[in-house]
Amino acid sequence: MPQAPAWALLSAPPRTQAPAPPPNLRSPRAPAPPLSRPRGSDGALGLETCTALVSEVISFPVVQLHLNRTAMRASQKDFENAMSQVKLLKKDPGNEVKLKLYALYKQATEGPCNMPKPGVFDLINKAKWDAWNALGSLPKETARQNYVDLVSSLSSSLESSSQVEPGTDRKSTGYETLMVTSEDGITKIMLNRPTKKNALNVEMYHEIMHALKAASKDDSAITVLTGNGDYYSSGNDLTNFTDIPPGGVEEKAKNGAILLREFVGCFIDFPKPLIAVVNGPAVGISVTLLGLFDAVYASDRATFHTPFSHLGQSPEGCSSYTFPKIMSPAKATEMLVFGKKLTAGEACAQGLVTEVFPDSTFQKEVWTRLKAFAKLPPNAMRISKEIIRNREKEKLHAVNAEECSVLQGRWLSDECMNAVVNFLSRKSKL
Ligand SMILES: CCCCC/C=C/C(=O)SCCNC(=O)CCNC(=O)[C@H](O)C(C)(C)COP(=O)(O)OP(=O)(O)OC[C@H]1O[C@@H](n2cnc3c(N)ncnc32)[C@H](O)[C@@H]1OP(=O)(O)O
Repeated sequence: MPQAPAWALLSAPPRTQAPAPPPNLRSPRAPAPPLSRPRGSDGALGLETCTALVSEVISFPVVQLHLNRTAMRASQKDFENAMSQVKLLKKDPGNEVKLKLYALYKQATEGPCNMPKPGVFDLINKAKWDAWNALGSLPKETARQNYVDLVSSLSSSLESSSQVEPGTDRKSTGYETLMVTSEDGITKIMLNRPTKKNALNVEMYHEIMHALKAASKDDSAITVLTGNGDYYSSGNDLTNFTDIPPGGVEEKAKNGAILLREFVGCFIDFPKPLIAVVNGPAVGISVTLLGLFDAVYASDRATFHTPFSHLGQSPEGCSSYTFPKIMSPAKATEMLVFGKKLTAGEACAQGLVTEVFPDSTFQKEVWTRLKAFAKLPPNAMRISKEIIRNREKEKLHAVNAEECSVLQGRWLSDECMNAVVNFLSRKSKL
């Protein structure tokens, strides 16, 4: 009888309880929220409370001044519309979303988190601080755009009484872990767990598959994957290992391998140009998958790290095949076996990244380029991709199957168990 891995004995840390603005939240540039706010019977922040908070912040003179100064920017109007739309939502979007809205609003209007970290027992303020702080140095313009995208997705998924701005074909769905929008011929799938560095939990794996399948059928010409906040993605969510089914750890490992195979298969088979916009550090599976993208644009803040040996694991995402082809077997070994972390410049020199941009102009430059690509004849792009990919498809599926089977075994190993336990008990980070 195999022994249960140590990680099976750990349970995921409890989720932070319903956030609500507490008495001592003070920002040097924003108004102090009231001493207490009404909470629902489930402890959740009320929607009114959420919009009231937003309104208070907006009504503060310094913020208004800031808004006036930037009023000439094209997206400022969208931002203001989005702030109004929040107040029109008919359904409460939930605490997680409200925290995201709060964080994006603060980042868009004040820039990086400038408040002292609240104490550990100050749960609500800590949740807000964490959400804002997780956005790192995300530029104000990007935060504003993300805020607009999030509100747009809420407006459709939560039946807002307001209309989406006419003249665009923007659309969204009610994903929990993603923001998906479609505009200017581009479907953008944004990983949206910034407080967890966009780690991929089981729900996110399923939602990405769903979003890719939808994007393959929609009328956009190209599809983009990117991350919200300061990370592109920290890879597999290590708390995935804590939820053990009745069949025990073997069943857990088997289910993981099935999920991974299906997930990677969606990238192998994706029919349209698929582009990664790597906005920050990338770890694990978010790096390996890049070998299956058609172009990879990276901020110079991004890093590329596949610490599989450190984690007692082995390569996936077809990287055992794509990486040696892309960058030579020796360079692939440095990354996949020895866990060497590459800078964006190094990853570009090795061929994993198509082009690197300064972080300050990254979003602007990349999206300008992508919009131009999206105007090209979509069928021609699709057919050209098909010719390139078809030659490799069978091989890639075979590699994927083999990698998943090897990983299934690794997940039951002591080496993997210890690495996961160490992370979950906060003894180690990458
Ligand atoms: C079923 C399919 C399986 C596919 C196989 C895939 C394999 C892989 O992807 S292997 C790579 C796995 N990833 C990691 O090992 C990364 C682990 N994370 C870290 O080492 C660090 O969090 C960091 C270096 C990514 C960032 O460090 P730092 O800037 O100090 O930020 P925090 O550690 O405080 O992170 C904030 C928050 O996010 C949580 N978190 C981040 N990454 C993950 C993750 N991969 N899994 C689970 N949780 C993650 C972190 O725990 C913090 O949470 P709170 O403590 O609740 O604030």
